Amino acid sequence: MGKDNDGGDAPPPLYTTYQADLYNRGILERIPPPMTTDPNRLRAQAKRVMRPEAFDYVAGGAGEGATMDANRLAFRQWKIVPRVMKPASPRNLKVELFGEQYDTPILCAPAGAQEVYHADKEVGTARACAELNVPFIMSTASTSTIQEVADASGSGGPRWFQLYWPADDEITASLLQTAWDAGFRVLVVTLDTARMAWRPHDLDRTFLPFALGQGNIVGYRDPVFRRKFAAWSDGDTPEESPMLAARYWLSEIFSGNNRSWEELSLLKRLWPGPVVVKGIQHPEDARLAARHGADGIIVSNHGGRQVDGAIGSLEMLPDVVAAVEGQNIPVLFDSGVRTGADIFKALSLGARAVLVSRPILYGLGIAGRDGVKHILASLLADLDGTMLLAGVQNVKDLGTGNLKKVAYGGDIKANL
Ligand SMILES: Cc1cc2nc3c(=O)[nH]c(=O)nc-3n(C[C@H](O)[C@H](O)[C@H](O)COP(=O)(O)O)c2cc1C
Ligand SMILES: O=C(O)C(=O)c1ccccc1
Repeated sequence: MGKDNDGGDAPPPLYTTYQADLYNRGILERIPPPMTTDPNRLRAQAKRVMRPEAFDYVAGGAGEGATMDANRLAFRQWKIVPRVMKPASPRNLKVELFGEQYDTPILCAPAGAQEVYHADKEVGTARACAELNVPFIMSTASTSTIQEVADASGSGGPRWFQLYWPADDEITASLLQTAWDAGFRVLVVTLDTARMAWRPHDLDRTFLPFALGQGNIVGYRDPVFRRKFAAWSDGDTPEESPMLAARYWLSEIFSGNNRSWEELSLLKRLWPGPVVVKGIQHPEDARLAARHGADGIIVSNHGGRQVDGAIGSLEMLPDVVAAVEGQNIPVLFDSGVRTGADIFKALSLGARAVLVSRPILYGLGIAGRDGVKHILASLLADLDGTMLLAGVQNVKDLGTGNLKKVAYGGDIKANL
């Protein structure tokens, strides 16, 4: 669906009719929306239906949650200045990334351990993404295998692979080979998670998915990991010694700050496609990434799950965009995206596209694959309508001319 929304015989993309569909179903058939359409209610709805530790894992941030608040406040400080009497139909949401055309400017952020949130897990999320032609970024810490996700995405679903960079180069090479062979085309390497931050919500429950064996399967299926684990453990398989294997795998992927910018060249050598760095906030790091061959940058503070007390991610977006200007390095954005207006603002401040994360995970937790589809369609419908009402026809025309920064943030819906 949605391969070609310029006309012809292709059905219109789901998001262009979603608002009317919801009204029609409600009025004519008395069918309410599958779940809430209200960003302010989504989290509460997820809390009601998800297992408490699963909900807390998704909803929680580092420390006192100050960075999560900052992420939302950063959005509230920018206001959209609508225009009227400007032709803005039909909207064009298409973006180009690394020579590929994508129907819309959103991607599904990498998120590990999705089986914890719903039995549909990554394969369900990947299917929903494929239905809307939204790229699915598969986490190294997934609870579905690389091949299962590839099969779920099918031939049409664009898929990217997120790397938690193993300390061992042979394991790294093997994982990347498997992902490339399975049709993943863009590599996202996450640099802000040398280890998990101080996360009180999980510590208080002593909840860590890996320790329960969830989020390790990508490693456990890897032939080089299996060989090395067998050598280290006197011949065990991960299935025979799950606790030991989890410890070994975790020490590989969360091995502290043991990489340098020079080593980015290793990933460039191992990966035939574009390499994108995730977790950039400081403009100097953006310049270093560019100098060392990064093909793209994701401005992110990991949704406030890593450095507590950090600046709101959106605050740094313009500085990062300026730092790599003119170098043909697309800047993507995440951390705090909850509404169509948020997407509008991030794109206006220079992001080529945005990653959506917690709303998708709440959708997954509430209604599995259908919930993810609902979230994606809702966000895109909201963006489409915001553009219409603000007088912007093409996402390429979004710029600071549509925005104004104000001194007040308004009510912060903390932890939204
Ligand atoms: C439950 C959960 C799991 C996550 N797992 C990963 C992961 O495996 N790899 C990664 O790069 N980022 C991971 N992230 C971070 C997201 O990709 C994204 O940067 C962040 O959630 C954005 O913040 P927001 O959800 O508040 O918008 C995770 C986030 C959450 C909430
Ligand atoms: O919790 C996270 O933020 C995260 O990055 C992660 C990593 C591995 C498994 C699950 C989540």
